[in-house]
Amino acid sequence: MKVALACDHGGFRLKEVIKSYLEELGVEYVDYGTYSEDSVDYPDFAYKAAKAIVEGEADRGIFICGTGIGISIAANKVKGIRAALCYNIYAAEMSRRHNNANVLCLGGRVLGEELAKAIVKVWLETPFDGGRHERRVNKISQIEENECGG
Ligand SMILES: O=C(CO)[C@H](O)[C@H](O)[C@H](O)COP(=O)(O)O
Repeated sequence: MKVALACDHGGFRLKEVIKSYLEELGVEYVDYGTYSEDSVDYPDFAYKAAKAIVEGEADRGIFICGTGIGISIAANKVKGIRAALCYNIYAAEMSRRHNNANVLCLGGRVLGEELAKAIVKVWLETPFDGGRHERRVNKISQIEENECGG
C-alpha cells in the first residue's frame, strides 16, 4: 500500500513522526508537503495529495493540520475522497469498517504522538466491512455525482 501524506505548518511535526512510523511499519509513502513549519494554506496540500489518490498515484492518505478539521473539509471536496477526522482509535477503526475512508485526518495540535501512531496503525490495518455499508458509501458517491457531475 502506498500512502499520500499532506500537512500544513500545524501538522508538520506530527507528519514527520508519522513518516518515521510508516518506515518502521514498512509502509511506502509519498510526501506532498508542506516541508517546514513556515505558515502555509492547508487546502493547497490537501488538494495535491487528494488528487494523487484519485488519480491512482497513491492508495490512501494521511492528512494533518492543526486540528485536522480544515484539511479534512478540503480533502472531502475532491470527488472520490472519503476523509475521516479521527481523534481516537475507535473512530479510526469505524472509519474503515463502515465508511471505507481513504483518507485519515489528524490534528497535529490535538493528538499526542503515541495516540496518533496507534490511530494510524489501526486505520491502516482495518478492512472495509462491505455489506450494508457498501450501499451507504455508494449513496455518498451518488450525492457527489448529483452535486458535482462527472
Ligand atoms: O484549518 C485548520 C483548522 O481547521 C488547521 O488547524 C490549521 O492548521 C490552522 O487553522 C492554522 O492556523 P494558524 O493560526 O495559521 O497557524
